[in-house]
Amino acid sequence: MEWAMSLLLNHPNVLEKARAHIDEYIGNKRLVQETDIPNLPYIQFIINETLRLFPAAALLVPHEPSEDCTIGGFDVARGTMVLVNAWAIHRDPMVWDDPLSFKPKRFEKMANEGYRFIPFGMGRRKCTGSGLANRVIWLVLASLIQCFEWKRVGEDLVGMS
Ligand code: HEM
Repeated sequence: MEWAMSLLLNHPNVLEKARAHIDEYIGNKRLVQETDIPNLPYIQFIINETLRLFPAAALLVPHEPSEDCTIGGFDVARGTMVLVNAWAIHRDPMVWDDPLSFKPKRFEKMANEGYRFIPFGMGRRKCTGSGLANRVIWLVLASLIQCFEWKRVGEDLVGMS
């Protein structure tokens, strides 16, 4: 969550757009709620873009093949520890346009993220809590945007290290 807020503070235009969407769709008579999620996709794009640049589990969790296999041309023996570097995949210029920039809008055109956006892993052992996690993050982030005015204290960007 703090990554998303920091990125928003460093990209006030994105924050402004998110606020405008909330103002337009919900206004200020009631709080954002779970049923608003499908109607405000831009908030989800911000969450995705944050998880792309700063995946919570940069190397996912260690896996091991139950049989000898070949991955990307490499022979991998059964039982070998395999780490998937989601951090590197999420920032790979071969699969992302302008990968280091924070551009939530890029998710607008992504119908199928394929294998390049994997903050929750993929396949049979994918995070079982991804739906819950996304909803909770969505509600917290949307509430923070709806209820408060946010800006940096000075000109300096919020550090992301
Ligand atoms: C932003 C929040 C979260 C992130 C980024 C995250 C990420 C991940 C990742 C990367 C894995 C490993 C996938 C793999 O094997 O490659 C995982 C597994 C798992 N996560 Fe999450 N997770 C989050 C929240 C949650 C929540 C809220 C729950 C439960 C309520 C949860 C439950 C699990 C479980 C049970 C597994 C193991 C699945 C399996 O091995 O079959 N996670 N998560």
